[in-house]
Amino acid sequence: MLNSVILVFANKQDMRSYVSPLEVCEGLGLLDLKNRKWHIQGTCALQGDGLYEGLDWLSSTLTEVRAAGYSSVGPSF
Ligand SMILES: Nc1nc2c(ncn2[C@@H]2O[C@H](COP(=O)(O)OP(=O)(O)OP(=O)(O)O)[C@@H](O)[C@H]2O)c(=O)[nH]1
Repeated sequence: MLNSVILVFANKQDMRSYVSPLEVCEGLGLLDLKNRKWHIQGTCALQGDGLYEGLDWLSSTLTEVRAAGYSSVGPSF
């Protein structure tokens, strides 16, 4: 787990009463994570908005972290 990266999808961004990505970050305590890469992606699961963006981050970040010998850390918005 220490070498893992974290991708969070904050869905329902199309809804009027949605919880923003920042609020999800705060609720999950992501801002306190200092030792790993993470990213939160707003999405609309019904339309698929944001899904590819999140997966693109995951793909490029895994490539980057592997190339760096699992030593890259820090958040990504
Ligand atoms: N408008 C909208 N509806 C969504 C979205 N994601 C899920 N839903 C709807 O929310 C309902 C619950 O779906 P789930 O797949 O259980 O989604 P969830 O976010 O885990 O559910 P919650 O427990 O309601 O937070 C279903 O009717 C889905 O169609 C979204 O991004 N936008």
